[in-house]
Amino acid sequence: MIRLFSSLERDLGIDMGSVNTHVYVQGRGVVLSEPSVVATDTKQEFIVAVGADAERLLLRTPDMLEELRPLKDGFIVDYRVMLTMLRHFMHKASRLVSRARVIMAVPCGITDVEKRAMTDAIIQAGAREAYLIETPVASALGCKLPVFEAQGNMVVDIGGGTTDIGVLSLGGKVVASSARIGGNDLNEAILQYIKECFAVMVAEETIEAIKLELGTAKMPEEEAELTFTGRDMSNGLTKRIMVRKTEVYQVLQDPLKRMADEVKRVMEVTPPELLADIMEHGVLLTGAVADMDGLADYFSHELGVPVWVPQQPGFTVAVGLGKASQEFERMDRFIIASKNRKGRA
Ligand SMILES: Nc1ncnc2c1ncn2[C@@H]1O[C@H](COP(=O)(O)OP(=O)(O)OP(=O)(O)O)[C@@H](O)[C@H]1O
Repeated sequence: MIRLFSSLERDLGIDMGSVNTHVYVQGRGVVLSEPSVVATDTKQEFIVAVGADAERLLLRTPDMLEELRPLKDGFIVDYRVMLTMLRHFMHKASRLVSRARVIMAVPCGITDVEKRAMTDAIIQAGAREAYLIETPVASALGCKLPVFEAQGNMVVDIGGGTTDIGVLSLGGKVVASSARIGGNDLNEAILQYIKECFAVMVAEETIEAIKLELGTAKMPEEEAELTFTGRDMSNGLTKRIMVRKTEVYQVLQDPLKRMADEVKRVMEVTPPELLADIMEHGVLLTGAVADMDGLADYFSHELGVPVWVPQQPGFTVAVGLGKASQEFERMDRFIIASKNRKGRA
């Protein structure tokens, strides 16, 4: 039997972050969520695996492979590897790539060169048309904020490498900013603390586990702890260490404060009438980091406005890209770059 594809399934929304990539297919939802990682041979000549497969291989045979992350802090650091990863994800998510209209979310304020590289990559990966919108726009659409109305909407998206902040109204961006701080900086703060306090080296996965298990933005009411193994920096032997939730809470205060300061800076330059709307309706907090215990209350306290986090905040951007393709006719002012196979649109 011949399967007829819905014309809807042509539209792809791609949220390609420095840590994770999500692909939304119109009519099917988020069909792919994988780490933004590529495994190569040790000479970096051949790509061995991409995404979840690469992560699995890198965990099992780390000495035989090289781990490459083609995006850093939301920006392309290796075009060739990024293109291979993008092509892989697009073709895994859809059988209609050659007819696809792709909408991709990018950090606020990327340069013209970066926009050009990203739209070129989407077309080179096989799509028919490529459009870029900024991450906070996709987040807002994903949570059905009234961005086309005369109301101020504020969105903060905290990913692995970037915090993207946007104030949106009347189908356009009023203020936006992208700061190179995110979940990776929380890991870095924990790593430094463990090195300084216990003089041990620990694996990245251990740091991530400490953050996910003990990470909190509010003073813990009950103590919790995690025991793990590290390598003693003085003699190279393995050493058991225990870290407490209250310690992790203290360590995370500095990077969290830096994130909140970035949001404050944007609020300071937001027109007062839009700020009044934001005070009334609150700030939307998305990105996977928004799942951290107590983060909404922390930001609310620091900023003096209500802050809310949707269900599964790490998927909001991808869902919003799906909304963007449904609302395509109204997206004019939100589209910051586009290209089709004949050239730039
Ligand atoms: N419950 C949680 N608490 C704290 N951090 C979390 C939690 N869940 C995921 N994270 C962190 O979220 C980050 C990944 O977020 P996300 O997938 O939104 O980033 P990304 O879109 O790939 O990055 P970017 O947008 O900066 O390029 C990682 O640093 C991860 O450790």
